[in-house]
Amino acid sequence: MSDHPTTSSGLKIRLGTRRSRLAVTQSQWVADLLVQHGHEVELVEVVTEGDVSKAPLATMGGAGVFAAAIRHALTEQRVDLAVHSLKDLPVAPEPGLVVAAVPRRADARDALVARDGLTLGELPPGSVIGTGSPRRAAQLMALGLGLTIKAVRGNVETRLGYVRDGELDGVILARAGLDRLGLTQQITETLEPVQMLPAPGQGALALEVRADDAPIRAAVVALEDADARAAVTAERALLGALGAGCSAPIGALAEVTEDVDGSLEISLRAFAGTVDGSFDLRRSTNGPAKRAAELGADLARILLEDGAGEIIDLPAGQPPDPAPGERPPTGRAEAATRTGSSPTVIRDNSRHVPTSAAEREK
Ligand SMILES: NCc1[nH]cc(CCC(=O)O)c1CC(=O)O
Repeated sequence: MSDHPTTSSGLKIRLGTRRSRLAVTQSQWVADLLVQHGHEVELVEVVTEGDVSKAPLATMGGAGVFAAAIRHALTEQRVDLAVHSLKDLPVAPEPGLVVAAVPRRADARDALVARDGLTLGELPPGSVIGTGSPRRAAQLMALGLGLTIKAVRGNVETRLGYVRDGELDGVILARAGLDRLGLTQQITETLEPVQMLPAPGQGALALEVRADDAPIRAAVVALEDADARAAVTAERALLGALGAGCSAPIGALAEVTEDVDGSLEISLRAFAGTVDGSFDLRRSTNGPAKRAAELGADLARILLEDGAGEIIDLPAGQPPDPAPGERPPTGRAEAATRTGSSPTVIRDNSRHVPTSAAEREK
């Protein structure tokens, strides 16, 4: 079966997955790789609150609800390996668990699926675009195309159905998800990062295991991709240093290139903005891949210095006024604190930021 000779005997690995078609497809991709490495893999479906409930994710504690149930199954030893979409995984590490591998990353970009094959620029003003993501809403609105955003939830197939049935003119989805589901041909435009920066970690998977499970760890580490790990480390360090969660209107993309001397370089771009598009900020930095985490933190500091703190909504479920020590030690940390719905004045340009945090879904 395997064309890799194995010196040790293969393991029997129970892989925990959500039951959506995308989750199962991703998990199967990982399972196939492990089988190629001589292991035996059993997929175990874990039902999460986020899969069952139609309530807004914010009321359930954010997109982290998807990860929580699978992490629980891992901790309780019902499964040995969890496959997560990295962008849905909370930045805070889970005690006792470790991301043993980040495999080769798929296309990190977002994609538009619109009626009649239209691109963003071809959609007439007033067109209604479905997304539950504040990050996508913020960047779409910042383009100034006169689009209207409608909050949508549900799995990839459900969202595509709204366009097919004429309820929406288009939806924005992760290209990686569409590719994995074999739906690439439905894409009417792949959005370039200059228009739309993806979510930190988008297109990448996290393979999480129990930290003390040495054999499984050793098996899973074989799937590690150094470029993907460096990129998501930078992107997630940025998110962490901003004190933002995965439902914040923050986009980030790290690209890894090889320097002339063979060393790996990271170029990191980030976006922060309001969901209504009235304020948006883009900044970038670059440096050696070895310093991925510092680069992310550096770029977060630059964004905060330039006013991002004033426009970042706090992650759902967090108290509106964290103790000073809970925020990154940046000059504008206090100014970043906001409550859910009171208008805030942006420090530098005195523009009012409507803060109706309309959409908080993933
Ligand atoms: N928010 C849900 C989610 N989590 C991961 C993906 C796609 C695959 C990926 O980004 O790795 C999606 C769907 C989407 O955003 O369109």
